[in-house]
This record gives sequence, structure tokens and C-alpha cells, in this order.
Amino acid sequence: MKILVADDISQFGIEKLQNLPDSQVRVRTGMSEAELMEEIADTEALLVRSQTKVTAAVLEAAKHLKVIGRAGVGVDNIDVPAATRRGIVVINAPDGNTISAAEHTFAMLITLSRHIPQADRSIREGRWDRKSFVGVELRGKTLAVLGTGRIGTEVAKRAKVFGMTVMGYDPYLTEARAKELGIIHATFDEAIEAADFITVHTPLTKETRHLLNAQAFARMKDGVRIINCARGGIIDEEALAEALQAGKVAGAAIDVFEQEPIPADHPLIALKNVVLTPHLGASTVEAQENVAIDVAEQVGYLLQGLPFKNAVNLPSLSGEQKAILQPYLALGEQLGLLAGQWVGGAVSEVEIGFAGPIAEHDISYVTRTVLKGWFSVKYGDDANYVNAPFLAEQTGITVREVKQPRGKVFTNLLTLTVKSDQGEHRVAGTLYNGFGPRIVEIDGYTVDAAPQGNMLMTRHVDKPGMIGKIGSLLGDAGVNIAAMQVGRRETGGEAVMVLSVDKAIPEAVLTEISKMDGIVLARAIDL
Ligand SMILES: NC(=O)C1=CN([C@@H]2O[C@H](COP(=O)(O)OP(=O)(O)OC[C@H]3O[C@@H](n4cnc5c(N)ncnc54)[C@H](O)[C@@H]3O)[C@@H](O)[C@H]2O)C=CC1
Ligand SMILES: O=C(O)C(=O)COP(=O)(O)O
Repeated sequence: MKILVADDISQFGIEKLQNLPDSQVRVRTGMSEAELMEEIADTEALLVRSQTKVTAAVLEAAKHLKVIGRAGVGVDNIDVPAATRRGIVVINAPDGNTISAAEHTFAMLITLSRHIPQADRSIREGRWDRKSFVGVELRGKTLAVLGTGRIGTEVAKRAKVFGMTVMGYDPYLTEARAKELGIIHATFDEAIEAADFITVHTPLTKETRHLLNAQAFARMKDGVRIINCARGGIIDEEALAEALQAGKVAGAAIDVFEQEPIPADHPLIALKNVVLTPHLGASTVEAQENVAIDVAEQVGYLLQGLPFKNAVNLPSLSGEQKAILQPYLALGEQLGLLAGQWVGGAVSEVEIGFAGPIAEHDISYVTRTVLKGWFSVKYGDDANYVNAPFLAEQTGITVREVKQPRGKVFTNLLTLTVKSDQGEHRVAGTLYNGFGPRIVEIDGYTVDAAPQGNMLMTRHVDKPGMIGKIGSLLGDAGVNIAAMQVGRRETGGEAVMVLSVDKAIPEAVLTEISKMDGIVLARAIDL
């Protein structure tokens, strides 16, 4: 198992990776894109912080990569859509540096209100200047927190203790949560217009890029102070520099930049009323240990095929949800795999039906497992839970999820209906209490088969001798039949047969069965 650590992560995390069975951990930091592309070719797991840019080109070169672990929160240095398309899981460590980032923000807030770095510099320059550094109190001032997630919330709590009025803006902030935190639930405009201090705590996305721009600065109070310990790019740096020069903004404290490291001629460097730190929000002993251990643990679980959490490109399931969904995830994958081998032709539509208690839960993960099973017939190990929805999109397959009322016969039922240019097929499975998963329907015919191992499935005309002939052909080839199921609607019509066999059916035998008079469809299935 080859693991590459491309940024400085705590030794505690590296040791966890080294302790994984069969792991070979290489630590090489500060690589160029070309060097990383070379280094990553045979790597299964890559660990980074914010410095290494994991571009689409890097991922293209990473033929064996299964997982990217981000020892921290922001994943904007990783091309997540490209990773998802390639089925690579991206895992971050969302909780480990929250307090450190909040404390750094608070340090910036106080620094900004009392000119500490500028005053320190003046003393070192031989001056004793007490007039130039008159500050403002935080008490009684209004702080706008844009983005009230983990870090924004911790900043808000601390600001409350300092006697500030806090206005929170976040699409996910509810009135009740705002009340609980003792903050004012505000719109973006209300927050930025009322604030004496504004701090941003959103991720960098299309929506938040230049959230604070020239128009936003124009609407703010004269003398407002701005803090960014989230991501460069949330604030338009040119517009901020202009607003600072014009005196509209009285001060800014910035930890993160559009380009890191910042260029020597960056417009903010020359301005006196600005405090700059080189992306230090998460740089504490505690945060670095936390995030490195967290991410190494989850990456390790994934590499060992164990359940893992904090994947940013997979839906997250609580332990309780996992326990409920687990048997359905397995059944869904088997149904997908079965249908993928049973259905021929160009498929345009897949409908997944959920009946029974499962319909009350988040079914999106089950859909992923059905699609993963389906696509693994064609793509093998290249299809996984991460890229399965993308593969459906790429191959022009419409996927529909339908929640159905509980049926009369089965207390729970998963159905998979597939429309192809050769017609419509439907397979269904259920979970019998105590007996596990069973296939209970194929193309409208009732059967009861365990979905496992090698099988022969046929649709044939229900006439004497069919089953005997198939049995002899298999017997002559040394293929033993372990179980047999036949489903039919009326005598002499069409029937479906499911044979569980002890080993794979040779291609030549399958061809012969397919050519038999009365056989409509015959497929070897491997589950
Ligand atoms: N300077 C540093 O070293 C560090 C920076 N960070 C950065 O801090 C940021 C926040 O981190 P967390 O609080 O852990 O994330 P989080 O996911 O808990 O919170 C982000 C919040 O932003 C909100 N949001 C998203 N789009 C928004 C929009 N358009 N307008 C308003 N709110 C919006 C979300 O609803 C969410 O509540 C991230 O960008 C992260 O990368 C995190 C740790 C250290
Ligand atoms: O966790 C985050 O989002 C951070 O910005 C921390 O970045 P870093 O790991 O210190 O390069």
C-alpha cells in the first residue's frame, strides 16, 4: 500500500499511516506539479494540507489513487469534481482545527482593534509613540459573522463574551439556532451594513468568491474593520486595498490569500492599517495533531476496506443510519450486479423502487450501491460508490428513485427496472427476517433465490424437456446444480429459471443453451 504525504503533517498522523498493514509511506513536501505527477503514479493514498494543488492533471497521472486525505477543512486546493469522476474518495478532517482557527480569528480581531503589530514595530524602530495607536473597544460593537458553521459559531460565542452584538449570515442558519447562540439572524445586507467588524467563515465556492467586493464595501459603515481567516478569494483583495486606502475600511486582518505565498508586490503589504499572517489559522500544536490523526485514521480505514467517515464526495451517514441501511446497501449492489449481467442493449433509464421501512430513510446511498453494482459489470473495479452517479450521467442513463407503499407480500422490497433499446427488465429483492437477501422477482416472474455465487438465468418457453436438457448440458460440462427456481405465470407460456451452480458456466455451454429451441434469453450471472 503506497502512501504519499505531500505537505507537512504531524508525525502522529504519519505514524498512524506507517502502522497500517503493508504500508509504505513516503514523505516528500514542496513538490512542483510535474514532480507530484511523477511521484503519484503508483500511489494509492495521498495526504495533503492546503499547499499542494491536486489538479486534474495530477489526478490523471494517479492511476492507482483511491483516496486523498486533507489534514484540515478546506478542499479548494483539490479538484474534487475530477477526483469524483475518477472514483477517488476525498476525506477531510473537519473538526480538528475549528478552535485554533476561531482563536486565530479572535487574535486578529483584538490585534486589529489595538494595533498591536504596528505598535510593536514602532518600539523596535526606536520610537515611544502612544498617540498613533489609539484603539477601539470591542464591547458594544457589532460583529458580522458571514458563515456560521463550525468556526463562525465559535467566533460568535467568543465575541458574545466580549460584549459584542453578533449578526450571523448563513443560508443554513435558522432563527432557532441564532436564538440559541444569542446572535441576530441577519441577511447579508443587514449584516454588512450594521457591522463595525466583519469576519468571513465560509468555504471558497462560486457563490462566495468575492463575496466582499467593491459594491459590498460601499454599503458598509465608514471605519469598518475586516477579517479573513477562511479563504483567499472570498474577499476581493484589490477592492479591499482600495477601500483601505480611501479610509472607508479602517483596518483589515488577513490570514489567507488568493495566491499563496503572496507576491512581494501584493497591494496589502504596503498598507499600514493591515495585519497579515501566512495562513496560520490551523497552525497550532493541538490542531495539527488532531487533523493529522483524524485524517490518517479515516484514510487507513478506507484502505483496509473498513467503514470510514468525513468523505466530502460521498453522502455522510450517521452510525445509526448505517446500521439500518447496511443490509439494503448489500442487496442494492447485488441487484445492480444481477441486472447489469441480465439486461442487454443500450440502456436509457434505470428506476429504483423502495418499499417498506427503507422508504423512510435517505435512500441516496442505496442508489449509489445499485449503480455501483450495475456499472461494475462493465467497468470492473473502476466503478465505485463515488463515481457511480457520474458514470450514469456520462453514459446518458436517467436514474429515478421511487418510494413505494409497502406491498402485500413483502414487508420490504427493492426493485430495479431498466429500460434499454431491447425492452424493459425488472428485478426485485427483499430482506427476509433471519434469512438475509433474496431475489424474489425477475421480469414479472416470482422466484426465490439467494443472490450469491454463479447462476444461470433463463427466460424460456414453458414446455416439457427444457429443464432436463439444460441440466444435461451443465452436467456434461461438470457444472453441478445446487438449487433451482422456476417462475411461470401460466402453463405453456413463458417461464423464468434461476439455477445456482457450483462453478462458472463455460462460455461454450452458455452459447449452446442460448441456441436451444424455446430459449428466449440465457445469461450466466456471477454475484
Ligand atoms: N485559516 C486557516 O488556517 C483555516 C481556514 N479554514 C477555513 O474556514 C472556513 C470555514 O470552516 P468551517 O467553519 O470548519 O466550515 P463549515 O462547513 O463548518 O462552515 C462553513 C459555513 O459557511 C456557510 N456558507 C456556505 N456558503 C455560504 C454563503 N454563500 N454565504 C454564507 N454562508 C455560507 C455554510 O452554510 C457553513 O455553515 C473554510 O473555508 C475553511 O477552509 C478552516 C480551518 C483553518
Ligand atoms: O483547514 C483548513 O481549511 C486550512 O485552511 C488549514 O490549512 P493548512 O492545513 O494549515 O494548510
